[in-house]
Order: sequence, then structure tokens, then C-alpha cells
Amino acid sequence: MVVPSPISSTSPIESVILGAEIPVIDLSKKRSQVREMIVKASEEYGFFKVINHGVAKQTTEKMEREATDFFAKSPLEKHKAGPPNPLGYGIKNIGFSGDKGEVEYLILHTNPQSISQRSKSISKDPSKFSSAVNEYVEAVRNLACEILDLMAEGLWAQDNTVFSRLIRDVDSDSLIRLNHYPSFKDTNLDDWDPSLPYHHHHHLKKRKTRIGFGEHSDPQILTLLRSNDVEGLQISLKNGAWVSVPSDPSAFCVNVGDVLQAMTNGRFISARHRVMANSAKARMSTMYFGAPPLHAWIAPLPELITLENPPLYRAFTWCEYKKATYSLRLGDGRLDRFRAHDQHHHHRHEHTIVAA
Ligand SMILES: C=C1C[C@]23C[C@@]1(O)CC[C@H]2[C@@]12CC[C@H](O)[C@@](C)(C(=O)O1)[C@H]2[C@@H]3C(=O)O
Ligand SMILES: O=C(O)CCC(=O)C(=O)O
Ligand SMILES: [Fe+2]
Repeated sequence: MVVPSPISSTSPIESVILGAEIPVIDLSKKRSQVREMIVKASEEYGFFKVINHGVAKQTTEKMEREATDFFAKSPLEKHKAGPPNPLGYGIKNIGFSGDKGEVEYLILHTNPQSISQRSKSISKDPSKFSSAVNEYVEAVRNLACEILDLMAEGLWAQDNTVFSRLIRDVDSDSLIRLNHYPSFKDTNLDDWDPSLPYHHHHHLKKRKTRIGFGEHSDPQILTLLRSNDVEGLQISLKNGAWVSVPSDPSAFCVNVGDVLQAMTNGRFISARHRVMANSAKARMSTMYFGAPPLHAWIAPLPELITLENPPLYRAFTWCEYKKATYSLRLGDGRLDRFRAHDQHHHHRHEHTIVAA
């Protein structure tokens, strides 16, 4: 099922595609159909929206209330949960390589001990905060595993849990990220001069269109994103056009990460995306980044390797990939550094054996 996204305004960088389509997958439909749609969407976009996903509304609402309470605190209070190392509270600065965005955020590890420890500097009621996050993590992890099992089935992998077991592992390095993009009004009041005619404001507003979170792909296996009713998320298509994703608080956006692109030997694409922060209302989003344990080995699935499709990527550990990620800029294509270099040679060699 595919629905058109609404016509979007012009972004400062490139024009956003008009009436583009984003796949919406109803998880309550027949399993055989669902897995086919998921595979197709992951190959074409690396991105899709899921509805009837089974995550209780009260679980997401409880999480969002905690996030709202935290971001409403004074800067002094919030800084007690920072600086992001990379876990913790951060504002404007993203990562360690000089990237910036119109965003403040909280990054947490999904490990319950880590959440419990961190919550002391985040909330006046740490056990309430911890339990809201733990409940949310459990729900989204289950949803992510369900989607990963459907992907494995759809790819005819020998073991349907080949992806999900990485994020089910107690040592999984999965993260929760809460992002808060202040409203355009809040941060740009000074730019509005009521003595100037409307078209001037219009121009000003366009010029002031801001990047909330710059273009990038997510390094992990799979991302589940949920936001309030404020849009801003855009995804990049294979042809380079940007598509605005309409906001839908009741749905989850699913994003293929770099690790899943590597494990599927490039069949699934890790979607490039960004967030524009131009709304009159503040955007709040919650991401679950499903990641492998640090010492897990990542390599293309043998089932997806053939003579025509030799391995595109070399084997690497998540630890190694994560290190590379943090040494690079937000928008850098890090997976390129893990390409198998002897592709051509390997291919010829196999031909020789087959022919012998
Ligand atoms: C600039 C950076 C921030 C980031 C680590 C990096 O060096 C490059 C990838 C960024 C990213 C994007 C997806 C997630 O939001 C994130 C937590 C991740 O795993 O990779 C962030 C990193 C971050 O903000 O710490
Ligand atoms: O805040 C959002 O909606 C998306 C942010 C994002 O892509 C990220 O944190 O990796
Ligand atoms: Fe992202």
C-alpha cells in the first residue's frame, strides 16, 4: 500500500519532490504479503512506515511525557545530564566532528542498568523515568525484532532470527535518542519586524529555513522513529530527490541502517535522511537504534552471495564500525570504507574453480 505525501515547500538546499510516495505497511495484514512489502520498501527506499504495529499508545505517551518534562527544564538543569560522551544531554553540537543542528537531545543506552544510572541526572523521579524508558525499549525492541524476522523470511535467509538475535542479545549496543527541535517562532522572534510587508517576512522565513539534523544514514541495524504531530523529517531517494515524511504520531517510521545494508550485501539500502526545523510548533521525536553487541561480527549473509553478487563488504565488528562512525562527519558515507576490495579478483578466481 502506498500513499502520496503532501506537497511540500521548497527546502533551502534542493527542492523537495512533489507528491512522492512513501510505503505504508499494515502489520496486521497477511504475513506473506507483509514480508514482501517490507523487502520491496527496504530495497527501493530503505524506509517505510508501519501501522497496526502493536506498541501500546500509553507506552509511547508515557515516554513522550518524560521527554517533554525533561526538555522543559532550565538549561542549567539539563546540562547536568551532559555533555554527550556520546550518551547524555547535548544541544546544537552533534557528535565529535563539528556537526551542528537546531536540536537538543538525550542519548541513552538501552541497557537497564545504564538507564537507571543516567536517570538520576535526568529526572527528579528517576524510577518513574527509568520505568517509562524501559517499557518503551521493550516494546520497540519487540517491534524491531518482528520486522527483522519478516525481512529475513522475505530474503529466504536460512535462519529467520539472523538479524533480530543481534538486538535481542543482552549485550546489544542499542540506543534510545530523544530529539527536541524548538519551534521556528521561539528562536526567530527577532527576525520578525511588523513594520515590514508580508512578502518580506515570507522571504525571511524562507531564508531562515534551518537544518534541524543534517543529512546522514543511521549506522546501526534498524531504526524505529516516532514523532509528535510536527513534520520535518525528509528522506532521500535513489535519484537524490528529497521527500517530506508527513507526521503521524500513531505510526513508526522504519529506517534500514548501514549494518543491515552490509548484511544484505547491498540489497537493502541504508536510507539517507535529515530533519528541517521550520515548524511553528516544536518537534519531538524518539528513535530506537537497534545495534549488535560490540564484538559481534558483521558480514554479508552467505545466502545473498552468488557468482553474480560477490560480497560487497568485508567482515567487521560493530565496535570497529562504531569507531569509524565517530571519527567521521555526520554526512559521511562510512560504509564505503568497508567495501571488499578484492571483489573483481575473487569473482574471477571462483570462475576458474567452476570451470576446472
Ligand atoms: C556526527 C556524528 C553523530 C553520530 C556519530 C557521528 O560521528 C556520525 C553518526 C551520528 C549518528 C547518527 C544516528 C544516531 O543519531 C547516532 C546516535 C549514531 O549512532 O550515529 C548519531 C551519532 C551521535 O549523535 O552520537
Ligand atoms: O529527529 C528525527 O526525527 C530524526 C533524527 C535522526 O535521524 C537521528 O537522530 O538519527
Ligand atoms: Fe537518523
